[in-house]
Amino acid sequence: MNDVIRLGLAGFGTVGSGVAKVIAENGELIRRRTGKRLHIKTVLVRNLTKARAFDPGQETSFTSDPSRLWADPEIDIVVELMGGTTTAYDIIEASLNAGKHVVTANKALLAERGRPLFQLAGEKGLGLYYEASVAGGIPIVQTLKESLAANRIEKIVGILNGTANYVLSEMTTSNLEFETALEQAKLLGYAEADPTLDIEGIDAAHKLIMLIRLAYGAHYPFEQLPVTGISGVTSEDIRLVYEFGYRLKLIGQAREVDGKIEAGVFPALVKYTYLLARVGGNYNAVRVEANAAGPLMFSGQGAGGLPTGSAVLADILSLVKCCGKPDNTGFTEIALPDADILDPDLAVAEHYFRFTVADRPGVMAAIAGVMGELNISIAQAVQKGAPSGRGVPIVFLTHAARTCDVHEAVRRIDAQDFIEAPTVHYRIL
Ligand SMILES: NC(=O)C1=CN([C@@H]2O[C@H](COP(=O)(O)OP(=O)(O)OC[C@H]3O[C@@H](n4cnc5c(N)ncnc54)[C@H](OP(=O)(O)O)[C@@H]3O)[C@@H](O)[C@H]2O)C=CC1
Ligand SMILES: N[C@@H](CC=O)C(=O)O
Repeated sequence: MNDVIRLGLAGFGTVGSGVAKVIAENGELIRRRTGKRLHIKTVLVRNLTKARAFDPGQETSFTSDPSRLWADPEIDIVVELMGGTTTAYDIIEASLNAGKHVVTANKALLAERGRPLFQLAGEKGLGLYYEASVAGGIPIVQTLKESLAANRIEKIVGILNGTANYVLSEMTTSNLEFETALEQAKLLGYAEADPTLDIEGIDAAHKLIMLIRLAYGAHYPFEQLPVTGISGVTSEDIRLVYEFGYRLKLIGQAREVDGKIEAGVFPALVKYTYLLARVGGNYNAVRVEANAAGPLMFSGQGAGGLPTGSAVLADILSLVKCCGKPDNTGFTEIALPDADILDPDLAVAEHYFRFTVADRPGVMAAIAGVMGELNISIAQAVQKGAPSGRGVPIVFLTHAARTCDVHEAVRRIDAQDFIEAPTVHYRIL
């Protein structure tokens, strides 16, 4: 590469302008570290007349023609920061075919359609780097690829979506309504273009797929990952779990169980004394249990222009400094094997149940009876609050139980005539 590294950016929204800001602010430091000057030569956007949050200067030209990125022989690295799984795919594929390294923050694309792109990059000996695609500013991709490369990863558990964490935190600490908190997260630039991805756990699932690939060197098909988001979370559950000494968090977890991978995204109760429970706002956290290094905890801003821009630049600088073949997945195989997946029904965890019941004798015993039939052992059972028109809440906290038994218990209990609203249940971490 030359003394000037020319970048072609696809996208100049929250993350694209964050990258430009970091280059403008830290360009001289970057030059001292790499011996190279970074120059954003071309920026691809949809709307050429839109006012931009940051002006990258006159040396940068804007275009709406994607081919100006891959067809320009002067551009060394194409940086995809536009999102989506179609045009972005085409741009990355064309750029790799044109012999250019690619950096992307696009977890949706890499999780759902990454396999052929990694294959192509591997065959061509080009970089396809994606630090920004998992947990924003936290350097977890590089850490799994390099720093923990000699470890077997026993478990990864984390808060992987800044928007969902912001919403749950604001509901817990500021008593905000779900919708108000989500509107704020959108204004702050944390949410995806389609915030359903954040709220329904899909974005966290995309990131978990990437983490599984990095930790286990295996492809876990996105469609097979069990995913539950936070759209059903109510202020009532936030308050109740708080009273029991927990915080409700959207969790992504993957662990090895009997040689298979058990993984999923779900809202979970986290004991308030755990570090994960203290991670609030747009922050993410990833706890890695590695068989040699032991447990490690990483935390930082999981969304926003500057933290994510920092991660994008980490990849660009790695490619600039890279000698030899870039390491895209942390494994030598060009095509990673399919993950050996544990049947999600067999996942075992403690659970929180909130039943809404008619306030009459025998209800608690009837629920406990069903639990007993299904081998679900009860740790605590409490009736909360005074009767109201729509029943009273009864909360059960259980010992570890299989997911299939939990679902069957809810099915049987919800069929009883004393149940006044569908039962809510969450895992306990
Ligand atoms: N926001 C965040 O905190 C984080 C985002 N990411 C990921 O980074 C990527 C970008 O996110 P973000 O910056 O928030 O998104 P924004 O919506 O803020 O910006 C997207 C940019 O891409 C451009 N664009 C979108 N579609 C096209 C298209 N078809 N042709 C040309 N240009 C297009 C838009 O152009 P125009 O401006 O003209 O509309 C805009 O400049 C996504 O993959 C996201 O998942 C990753 C980590 C954190
Ligand atoms: N929408 C995402 C952005 C970063 O990946 C989030 O909220 O975490």
